[in-house]
Amino acid sequence: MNKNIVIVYHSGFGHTRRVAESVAEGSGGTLLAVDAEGNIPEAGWNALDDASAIIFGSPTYMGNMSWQFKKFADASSKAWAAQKWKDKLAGGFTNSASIAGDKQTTIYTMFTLAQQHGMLWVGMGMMPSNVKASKRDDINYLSSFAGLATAAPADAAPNEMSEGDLQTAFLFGQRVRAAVERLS
Ligand SMILES: Cc1cc2nc3c(=O)[nH]c(=O)nc-3n(C[C@H](O)[C@H](O)[C@H](O)COP(=O)(O)O)c2cc1C
Repeated sequence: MNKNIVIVYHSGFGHTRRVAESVAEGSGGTLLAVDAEGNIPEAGWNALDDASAIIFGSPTYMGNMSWQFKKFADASSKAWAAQKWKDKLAGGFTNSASIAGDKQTTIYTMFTLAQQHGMLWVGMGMMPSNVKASKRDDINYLSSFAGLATAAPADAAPNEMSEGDLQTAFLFGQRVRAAVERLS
């Protein structure tokens, strides 16, 4: 069985790209960027069709995935028609400025996309960091379960993102890798 993992993501300003890089590091997966026009190269579609797991990544803009990522999602209907992604593993992540910021809507939109394709969803499987002693750089400080959620303050550059969030992204990537290994 092919054990390739592809992380397909859009990032307008580089923050979600940084998260995607950590997910790729943890999973040993390949990054595939959705460009500013919402497109991926033809070879990217082949890589997705060949993957055993696809991890979706998008910033949260106005309470949902970016239009570029949605354009990619709609274009994946071609793969859906041929059931090319059925039974692949799937997971998702989003970054936004606010701690909440309606990120969950983005994650659930990715979950729905995965279910339309008949994919098997891998959630976080991590305990929350939600006690008085919790610190911003704890693992899973944003305490998301359905998918990876990270936050970068609106005035922070990509290189100022929380190390804890990036480590959480790394661990999420490792979790998807472990799931691929278990199924193969
Ligand atoms: C058009 C637009 C809409 C946004 N909407 C939200 C939002 O709904 N919730 C939120 O927390 N942040 C929102 N933000 C902030 C971005 O999510 C944040 O800057 C994020 O880090 C951008 O990721 P990127 O650098 O990968 O594009 C928005 C930013 C833009 C440009």
